[in-house]
Amino acid sequence: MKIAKVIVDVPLMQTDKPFSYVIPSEMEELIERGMRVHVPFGSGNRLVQGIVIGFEDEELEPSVNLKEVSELLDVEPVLTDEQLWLADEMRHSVFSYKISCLKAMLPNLLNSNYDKLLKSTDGTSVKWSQLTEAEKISSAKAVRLGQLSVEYLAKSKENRKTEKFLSIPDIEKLAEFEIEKRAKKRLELKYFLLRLQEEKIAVKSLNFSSQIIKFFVEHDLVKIEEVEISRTKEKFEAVENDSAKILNFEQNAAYEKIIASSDKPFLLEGITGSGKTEVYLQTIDHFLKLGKTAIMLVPEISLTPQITNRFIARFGDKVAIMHSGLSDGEKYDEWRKIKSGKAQVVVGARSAIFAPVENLGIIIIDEEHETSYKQDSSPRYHARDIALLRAKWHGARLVLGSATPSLETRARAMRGVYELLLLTKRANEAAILPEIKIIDMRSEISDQSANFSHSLLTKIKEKIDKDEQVILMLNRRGYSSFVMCRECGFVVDCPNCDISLTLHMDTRTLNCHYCGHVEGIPQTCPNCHSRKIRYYGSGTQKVEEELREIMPEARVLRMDVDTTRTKNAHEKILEKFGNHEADILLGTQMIAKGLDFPNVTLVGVINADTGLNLPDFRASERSFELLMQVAGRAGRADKKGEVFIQTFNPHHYAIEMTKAQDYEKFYEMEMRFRRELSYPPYYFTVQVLVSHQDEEVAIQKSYEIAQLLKQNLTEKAKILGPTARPIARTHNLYHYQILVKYRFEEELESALNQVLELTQLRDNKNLRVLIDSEPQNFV
Ligand SMILES: Nc1ncnc2c1ncn2[C@@H]1O[C@H](COP(=O)(O)OP(=O)(O)OP(=O)(O)O)[C@@H](O)[C@H]1O
Ligand SMILES: [Zn+2]
Repeated sequence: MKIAKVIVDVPLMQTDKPFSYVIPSEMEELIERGMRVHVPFGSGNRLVQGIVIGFEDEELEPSVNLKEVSELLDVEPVLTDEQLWLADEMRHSVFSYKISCLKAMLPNLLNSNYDKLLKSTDGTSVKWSQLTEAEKISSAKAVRLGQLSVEYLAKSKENRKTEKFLSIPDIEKLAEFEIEKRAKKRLELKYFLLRLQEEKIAVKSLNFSSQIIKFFVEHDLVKIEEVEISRTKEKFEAVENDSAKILNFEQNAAYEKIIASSDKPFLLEGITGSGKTEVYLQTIDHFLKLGKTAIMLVPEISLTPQITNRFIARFGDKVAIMHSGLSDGEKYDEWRKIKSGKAQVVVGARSAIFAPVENLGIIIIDEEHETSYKQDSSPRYHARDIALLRAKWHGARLVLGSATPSLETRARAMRGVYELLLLTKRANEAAILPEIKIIDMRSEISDQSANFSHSLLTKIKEKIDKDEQVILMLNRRGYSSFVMCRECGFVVDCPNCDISLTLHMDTRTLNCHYCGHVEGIPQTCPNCHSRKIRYYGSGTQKVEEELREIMPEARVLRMDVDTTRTKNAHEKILEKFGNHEADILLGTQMIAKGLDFPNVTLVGVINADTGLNLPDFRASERSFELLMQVAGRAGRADKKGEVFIQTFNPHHYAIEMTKAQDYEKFYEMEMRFRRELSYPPYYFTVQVLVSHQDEEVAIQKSYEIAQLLKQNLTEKAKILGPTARPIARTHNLYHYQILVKYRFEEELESALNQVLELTQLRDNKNLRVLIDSEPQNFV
């Protein structure tokens, strides 16, 4: 009897293994590894979705009563052998269930059941759900033979983008059709249609009301057809083509090395504006010409439309774009484009590393130090680790690029695990690195403004007078504006979390950034009833207001979470700025990355300090990377750039090394600290986060877990904690954390699995335990 091994979509420790199901005989020829099925599960035989990962031929004892696969959901595998292998490999480091790993590789739409459209070569199509069982089987065979193609249909209309097209079935009939002279508009449409040569006309391009058009439809003069269109099409059409630049000496050396060998991953370390992107484009082009495919990862892509556009300009519709800003339907469109082989270059954020490309030639991770490459919910994978696995499977190149590589990556390059390629000069010959000035805010007592030093204001004015542009960054990490009573000092906190609520002026509400709680702004202090309740902090909104007051003539664009909530808002703001419709772009960290505006000659950092003192051993590294990144936005073309950094800690080494623009020196100093304190890259880290509604229980259980780890690990492992998280309570849960620092611990994986098993015990039902390997976020 043929048995299917199925991973069911029930993410629990007990179900984290393949279950056996008998394959009904009519399904035998059709079922394949990597297909989704519906199977009965548990005592109630509830139907759940599962993924077939393999088969077995078993002689079953008559006493064994296996259940049967109920339904096959796919006609072709949706997961490749490589992806099934990846899921197994990933599990060793991400401590997630296999089903969570597998689901991370599928577009959301496929995590539920959707209808399919079978298309034949003559253009006719039929819906899968309308076929009889026998027809399904014969159609599936036809798909196998290439006689039919499959398209997955989104269930609801919102998930597909369609457009109405008008066509004229019989032009003679239309010409002869009599329309009364009084119906002027109808006559107009008639002659308009007769004049047109096109076969299909987009209805929305017509300048006639739907009422008028309806008349023509009712008389069978025209036909209206709804056609699914690619959502990214318009975007592609808007981008102008662009051709390769002649690489400079350093770029060319890097290019040659990358295409020559796949022995080791490469670290392409190039200062801001050194032309890393041009090297990416040309190496990708090389592999495309060999008939291979490429994955290009960028951090949170929606924030960097400039980069995506450069890829579209170079590779046109060979590009598929995947990022979190897309709707489920759009993601699914791009997935299909890749799966069918229509797209050969995938440009995307973290999850694009799972893109179902075949024949992969090269993977590039731009700004490899960015924390957004680590997923902070289950499965907690790092895109870099997945990239290493995929590159191994395909024998593909892996290039990690950055101006300020993470310490982990740079240390690997120093040990020869990666090959280091350096770009030390700006690509644009006229451009030199900007000059950086540190402004000590302790000695700046500005009567004019709370946020701006006198020197920064003067400089902004000077630039605007010269018709040049300015980028201002407000570092909001670990920082927000809040409401406080001046009488008693009361701060409005979230009822569910140990954190003050953030003021949102656009909606006039107080919001919790952790759990989403929203409330109105109080008129009087909830504590002492005084009316002296005031807004504090300098969110971007406040800084913007301040700027408008001091410099009413300056045109300011603000870019932060509030102004970019709507779709394509980023693009629009950046486009306006690029067209010089504003003088100043004021924003949060999101303006630090990747922007390439030749007319920007001044970058101002309003508050360099907020990220420096966070309880996180990477606080200095993060601050340094961010400051170097944002500084790199100035003077990228022929005009000299200047950078003003306002700080209360002018002698902090992260600030001093930024001023010197010396990554090398920063790396050396930071490595020394990391060694002294036994942190990465000298040690690996795993964090166990224990949460419970009852603080007592959270404490007690975290001590139990720490004990369990101590028993299972060697003495060389360092176990820190349990300690309360810096924000000890969120979502009404108390959090305690344990950090394990280690170098080689053979028993670690099994010890951590034991920890996970603890949560499966009946009396631990409300206990939540998260395991995070190489955690990136400690606050
Ligand atoms: N070989 C070249 N010749 C002429 N111009 C080039 C060359 N390579 C890159 N450029 C131009 O130099 C500018 C900076 O290049 P690019 O954006 O690729 O640098 P980058 O290192 O990726 O930048 P960053 O990391 O700062 O975002 C761009 O305007 C680009 O078009
Ligand atoms: Zn909250």
